[in-house]
Amino acid sequence: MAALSVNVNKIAVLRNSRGGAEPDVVRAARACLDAGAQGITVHPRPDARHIRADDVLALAALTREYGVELNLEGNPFAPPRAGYPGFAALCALARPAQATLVPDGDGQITSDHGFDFGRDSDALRPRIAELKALGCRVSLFVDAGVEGVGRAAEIGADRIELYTGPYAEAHARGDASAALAACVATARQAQATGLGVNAGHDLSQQNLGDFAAAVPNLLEVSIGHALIGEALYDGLAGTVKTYLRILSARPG
Ligand SMILES: CC(=O)[C@@H](O)[C@H](O)COP(=O)(O)O
Ligand SMILES: NCC(=O)COP(=O)(O)O
Repeated sequence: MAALSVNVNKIAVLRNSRGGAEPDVVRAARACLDAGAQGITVHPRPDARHIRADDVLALAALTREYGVELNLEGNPFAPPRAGYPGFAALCALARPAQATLVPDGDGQITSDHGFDFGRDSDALRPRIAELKALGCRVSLFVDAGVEGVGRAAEIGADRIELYTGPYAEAHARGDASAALAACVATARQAQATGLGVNAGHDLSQQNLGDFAAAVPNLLEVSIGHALIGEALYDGLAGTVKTYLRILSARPG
């Protein structure tokens, strides 16, 4: 069975919208781990729009307490700025079990593509070595169908993470077979060179089962956006009832 690493970025989106401490990212992560999730993922953005450096350190302590993995995602080429020390510096402070490198630009609303090995390999090699020297397993975010995925192994990576956004979109349209076949083919090519295979982006209760059934030896899925949204639906009715109980116990 693939491990589930819950991405808690969206808890921080909600917290930051009011500027206070609630909802509490660490409490939410603890609830995920208490429910059996095998890891926690965060993708702190240099603009600190959700997860901040202090959250990363708190989640590193939590995952150590539970004996599970922290998967830290980020662009190794993004320069440091106020509140964001840079990806390698953050890894040096937090020592995540896994560092997932993602080639996101600052302006992106979310991750939407993987590395291009023809263009990025030489620049990635020393960044990967630096992270491995810190004790991190290194995974590279890739598009299904990427040319030369075996280059990831040659430059020192341990795993790839398949970008599943296009698969999720195709699944929602009801025609996922080509997108799924591309994921399977890239997973097999990666595995043939000794790489492990993770996956993530827009995976959900609707599309995860088909994906996990088709992709061989899938090691980990990281899921955030859909899971946190679904948790709202699953939890809203009970929460409204709790408020009504409070009000009915104190009739005005
Ligand atoms: C790499 C990846 O697919 C996820 O980390 C995704 O980018 C989540 O980031 P946001 O929560 O900022 O959209
Ligand atoms: N690596 C993917 C991830 O962490 C979560 O992506 P999403 O489920 O928020 O789209």
